[in-house]
Amino acid sequence: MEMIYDTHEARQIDEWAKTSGLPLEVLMERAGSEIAKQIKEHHDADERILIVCGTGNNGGDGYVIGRELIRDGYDITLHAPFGEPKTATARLHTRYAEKFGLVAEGICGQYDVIVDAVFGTGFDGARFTKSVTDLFAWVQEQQQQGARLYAVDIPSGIPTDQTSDFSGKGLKADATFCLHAFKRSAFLVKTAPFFGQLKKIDLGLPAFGGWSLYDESIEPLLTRNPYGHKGTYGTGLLIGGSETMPGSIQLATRAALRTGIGKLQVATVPSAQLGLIINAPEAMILDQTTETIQGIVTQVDVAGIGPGLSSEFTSEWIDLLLRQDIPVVLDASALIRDSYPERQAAIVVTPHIGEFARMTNQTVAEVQDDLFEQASAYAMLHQVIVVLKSHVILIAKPDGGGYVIAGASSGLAKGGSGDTLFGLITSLLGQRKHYQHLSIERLIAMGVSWYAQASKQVEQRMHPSSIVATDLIEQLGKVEG
Ligand SMILES: NC(=O)C1=CN([C@@H]2O[C@H](COP(=O)(O)OP(=O)(O)OC[C@H]3O[C@@H](n4cnc5c(N)ncnc54)[C@H](O)[C@@H]3O)[C@@H](O)[C@H]2O)[C@@H](O)CC1
Ligand SMILES: Nc1ncnc2c1ncn2[C@@H]1O[C@H](COP(=O)(O)OP(=O)(O)O)[C@@H](O)[C@H]1O
Ligand SMILES: [K+]
Repeated sequence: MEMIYDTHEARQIDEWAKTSGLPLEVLMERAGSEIAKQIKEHHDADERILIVCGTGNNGGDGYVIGRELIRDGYDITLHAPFGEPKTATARLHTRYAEKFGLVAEGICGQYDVIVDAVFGTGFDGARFTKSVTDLFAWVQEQQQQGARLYAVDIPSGIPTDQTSDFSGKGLKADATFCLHAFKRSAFLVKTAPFFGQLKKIDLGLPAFGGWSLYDESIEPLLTRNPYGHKGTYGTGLLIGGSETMPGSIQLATRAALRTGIGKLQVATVPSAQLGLIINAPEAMILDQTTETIQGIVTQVDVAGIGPGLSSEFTSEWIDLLLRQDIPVVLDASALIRDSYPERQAAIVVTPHIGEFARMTNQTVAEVQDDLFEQASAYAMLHQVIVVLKSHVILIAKPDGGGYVIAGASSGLAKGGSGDTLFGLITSLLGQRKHYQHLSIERLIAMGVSWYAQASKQVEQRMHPSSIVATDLIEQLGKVEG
């Protein structure tokens, strides 16, 4: 799993390496030479390569890249528009690079490749001087003429942690070589487009920090016990649907069934019941009344409530579910609590960013600007698991860390996908006995991965505009680990 850092964590790992005996010069050497190796794999020695270096350690990385390329006979121009690096580590590499003939020069003509080593995680967005703006404009002109742009660690001008003060100005890379860990802004909606392709550069440091990009195989989810019976895979209860919104509970039900639950009880209104009889005959149908829910809730392994629900009793039913010792998933109309009881079994909330903004009294933009911190803060404060749905999905753990699932199809950005994910997550949590080797958060992360992979596979035969939740549900069973 690949880590995702904020500025503080990036500094902490540098500090850790230093106090553990590995100086920053060594990390810089490794960063620069690994990036040079990757550039050599894609570009020939006769291409004109420009490396633009800033005055911090990001600039120092640039000197190492240039030195490695010059050593292999590449045609390198190194430009240092703000003067020589000022940090001791970067200066050491500047001096060493000079021995190979690499010195700062002026820029002239058109370049094939530009390496952006101007600013990294130390960029100060408040200091947007004319010289920075002019430099960015010049690089953009070069890109329009066909230059490829590679960013070192983070594209210059892009904030690392959150985007509330982001001016919108920054270099837009074709690819970014992320040092040791990805940075948060690579997954935020305003800044993600500046990164281009993300390439992780291994600096030989240990994994550390709270957030990671979830990219594990989903194989453990696709195992089935050949000697199992329906009891092995748990019983789930879904509560949702109303006369005006009968569709969402059907999607949730079908997704839950396609995700392996042994038995499924669905409490819904008469008009939705009719649809379920036709589209999900495997589910058991209950009336959506307090008495029925009271009667069944002690017999199930998981309960999920919310999609399409419109009832004056919603809050009462949530209380009823939360009093049981089973995981409870709250979605859509059931995202109405501002506090949760202390309990052993997990509470999972699955808001999209709009719902989350409402839950936290903020605007959608405020949530998007600081997605990681927002999700973490809620999970820690309320001791719940937050599945925050946006162009990426964050799973925030009550301990402050979490997982990010990226790369799902934009075809998911439609009504119905969230209902599908709700059904899938509830179904998996109902099968805890079967999946007891996985922590609950990993189980959810793997489930979200399953959903994202299915969406990507549907995209291979269908344009995202045409993908509907039903296609996704049908695809679930065709995904391979
Ligand atoms: N463990 C890691 O992650 C490693 C990180 N390294 C590099 O170190 C970088 C961080 O280095 P630094 O903290 O030195 O920071 P940077 O190199 O990102 O930038 C700081 C420098 O830029 C100047 N600056 C900042 N904002 C400016 C603005 N708006 N206008 C003009 N000048 C501005 C500052 O005065 C300072 O000199 C990372 O991004 C990465 O490239 C590597 O060298 C090796 C290992
Ligand atoms: N641009 C996008 N790329 C990939 N996935 C997206 C994008 N926009 C939204 N999604 C996903 O689509 C789903 C929408 O969920 P939600 O808004 O709850 O839908 P519903 O209307 O079914 O409740 C979420 O899983 C979200 O992560
Ligand atoms: K950079």
